[in-house]
Amino acid sequence: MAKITVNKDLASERAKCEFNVEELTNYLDGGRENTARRRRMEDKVLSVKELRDEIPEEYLSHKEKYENAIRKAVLFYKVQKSLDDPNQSDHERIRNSYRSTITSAIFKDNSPLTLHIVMFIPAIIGQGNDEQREYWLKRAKNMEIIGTYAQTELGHGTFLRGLETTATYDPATEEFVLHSPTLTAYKWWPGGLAHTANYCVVMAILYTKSKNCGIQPFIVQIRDEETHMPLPGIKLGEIGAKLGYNTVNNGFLGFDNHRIPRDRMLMRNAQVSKDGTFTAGANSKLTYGTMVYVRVLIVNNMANLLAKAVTIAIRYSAVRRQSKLKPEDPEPQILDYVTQQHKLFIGIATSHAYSRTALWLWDHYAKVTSELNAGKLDNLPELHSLACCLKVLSSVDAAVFVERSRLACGGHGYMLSSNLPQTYGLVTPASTFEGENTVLLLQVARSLVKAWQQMLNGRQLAPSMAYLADQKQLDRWDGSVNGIIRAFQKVARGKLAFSVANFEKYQKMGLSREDAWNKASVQLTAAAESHGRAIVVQVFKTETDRIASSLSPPLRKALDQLVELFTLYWALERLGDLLLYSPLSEVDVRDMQARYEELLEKIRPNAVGLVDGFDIRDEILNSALGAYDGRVYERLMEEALKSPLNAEPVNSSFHKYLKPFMQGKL
Ligand SMILES: CC/C=C\C/C=C\C/C=C\C/C=C\CCCCC(=O)SCCNC(=O)CCNC(=O)[C@H](O)C(C)(C)COP(=O)(O)OP(=O)(O)OC[C@H]1O[C@@H](n2cnc3c(N)ncnc32)[C@H](O)[C@@H]1OP(=O)(O)O
Ligand SMILES: Cc1cc2nc3c(=O)[nH]c(=O)nc-3n(C[C@H](O)[C@H](O)[C@H](O)COP(=O)(O)OP(=O)(O)OC[C@H]3O[C@@H](n4cnc5c(N)ncnc54)[C@H](O)[C@@H]3O)c2cc1C
Repeated sequence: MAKITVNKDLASERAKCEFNVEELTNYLDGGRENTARRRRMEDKVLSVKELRDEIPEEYLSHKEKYENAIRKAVLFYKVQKSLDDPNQSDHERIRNSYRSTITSAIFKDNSPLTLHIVMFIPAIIGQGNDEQREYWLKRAKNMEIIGTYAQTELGHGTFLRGLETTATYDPATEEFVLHSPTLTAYKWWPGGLAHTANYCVVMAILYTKSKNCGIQPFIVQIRDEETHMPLPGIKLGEIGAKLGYNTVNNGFLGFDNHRIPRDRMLMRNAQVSKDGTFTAGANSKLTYGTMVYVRVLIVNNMANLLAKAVTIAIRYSAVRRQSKLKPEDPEPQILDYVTQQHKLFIGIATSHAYSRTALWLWDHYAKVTSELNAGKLDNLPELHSLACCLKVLSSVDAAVFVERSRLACGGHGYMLSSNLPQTYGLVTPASTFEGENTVLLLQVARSLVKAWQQMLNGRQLAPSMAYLADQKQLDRWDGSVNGIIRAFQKVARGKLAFSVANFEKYQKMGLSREDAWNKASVQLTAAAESHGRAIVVQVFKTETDRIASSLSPPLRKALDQLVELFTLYWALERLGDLLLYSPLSEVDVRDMQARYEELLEKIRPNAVGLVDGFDIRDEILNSALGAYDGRVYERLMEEALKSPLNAEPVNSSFHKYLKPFMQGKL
């Protein structure tokens, strides 16, 4: 095997690291065996050479990109399937795969089968009755059928009660008639819908006995299983090129009085009997369960994508030398600039914060789901609120810090060969899909305002909101991490109190409840955001303390530094709030700033070790700037030479256009 020559700056960074990198990787994976299992899976997938691209994806046409993605998706699925442990429950399988980023080695822009796995199958599990699950799950899990989740329409994504697709029950034939009455009723966006899926879960307004019975899920065949032609009454297509997700095959779908049998309505929650009688579910919002599930998964996805971006940027910053710190010294590594550390170390800490929070949320989700299955619905509102607020914060922060990682790489970060632009293309839509972020913050605000009323009525609050009932003043600023967490809670409480007061004031001034809500909504969403910040810092600190207690002192120290950095970063970012709602003085602010700068200095020698600890292989990073060996310039040149324009010394356009133009003949 050829010996890898590692860039000497990266090698000396690795020699400086104060903790054992493998121990960090094991900690992130949840144990040595999990690391070994993940690596075995990566080895196996990467050994299949047909899964690699011969020509970089960016040089393919839109159509070729899709065809290539489908070719790989099928193969990738088969390899993954062969590695499945049949003894694992779905919950364990998903939890154990939280650190797996192998999909990125195969698709720079995601897989056209994503929605089948992430939403179609979960929708059947969550919305189908036992009989429907038995039939459809078997087919879907065996890939006999491929599906997607078709909810959003051209005219409505957020406001689900405004969806226009109708499913009208016809008792004479015991069928539902699916119809798109207008252009804006066309389903628009579902991944895989255009040319991949032959089935989908369609969310439509149910009409039976001439009554609107709200949104219900229907499993609908859209293409012939043999010919893959769209079925009669079905109009299908692709929605076109996008900022990212270009291999996901997002599509549109219209129905022209398309009939499906009665048993195609997924009837776990609500039912329609043969004669058309509608029986509502225990809670109509259970129909939204698939979205809650994906919001929970997104938190983890954001942590992983951020880990990728910051690995690339930190390694590059250790290799890149630029400018002068001292006139007599050689050009320093750009990682020695404290501004560069400020830009990037928070990205490392944030990825840790969300991967811990994501696991915590997943366990909470699993607990509440099993309660729901047993008919206990009490904790559903809190789960919905938590999933909304953590999906929002993780997607916003990931987008900011991925883009910051890209900018921190200067011009080379703009190259697709850095893989940073594509990584941004994968994080930024998460602020929109699965519930647009402002809209979800308003949902969180709604639950907080309710909690506020409950508190005033002396009722017990859900655990994640219990701090709102803490009336005690924060008498003294002690600057500790726990003290700052308490201060964040005070901020959230204070902002909520202020927005509730304004909401009530606007109503007293004569505005309707809805108008008062709209007028107070900037403050309400700010309160919801602060609530989310308080939760993330607290979960990050508590979960790190809980899990890291058995780690070696050097690693424990490095993790504590990340928790402290994350806390101080957000305290400094939100100084205005802290000054308003906590006893913070100017001296305390100066002290925090100094501690933050000291922390950057302490983390500096461990920076490369920290990103090595994410253990993201070169094939997954897919980046000329971020490879383990740091051969940045060689790789940039190698990638440049792959440009099809470099295949010939003179391009034909010279003779066709440039030459005649320069010679005044055109
Ligand atoms: C191979 C794969 C690799 C990796 C994948 C890993 C991870 C995944 C990563 C990426 C994902 C990949 C692809 C993603 C593709 C994205 C797919 C989509 O976008 S699907 C479409 C998603 N659409 C939405 O999210 C729509 C957002 N809108 C809504 O949710 C709702 O309309 C609304 C805004 C909540 C309002 O609904 P509605 O108008 O019906 O509500 P009301 O005002 O009548 O009632 C509010 C009332 O209901 C409660 N509530 C609302 N939602 C829920 C819920 N889900 N659960 C429980 N309760 C809910 C709310 O709290 C109010 O309660 P009240 O205050 O009245 O007690
Ligand atoms: C990459 C990608 C993949 C997707 N995949 C799928 C899929 O597989 N299946 C699927 O069904 N859908 C999918 N979607 C659609 C996605 O779920 C919707 O785009 C999303 O729910 C937002 O809805 P919208 O586009 O209608 O935004 P809008 O609701 O029109 O939002 C536009 C603006 O209006 C504001 N706004 C809207 N309502 C309110 C309100 N009540 N209060 C205050 N402000 C408001 C928003 O904050 C935002 O600023 C996907 C989208 C993307 C980008």
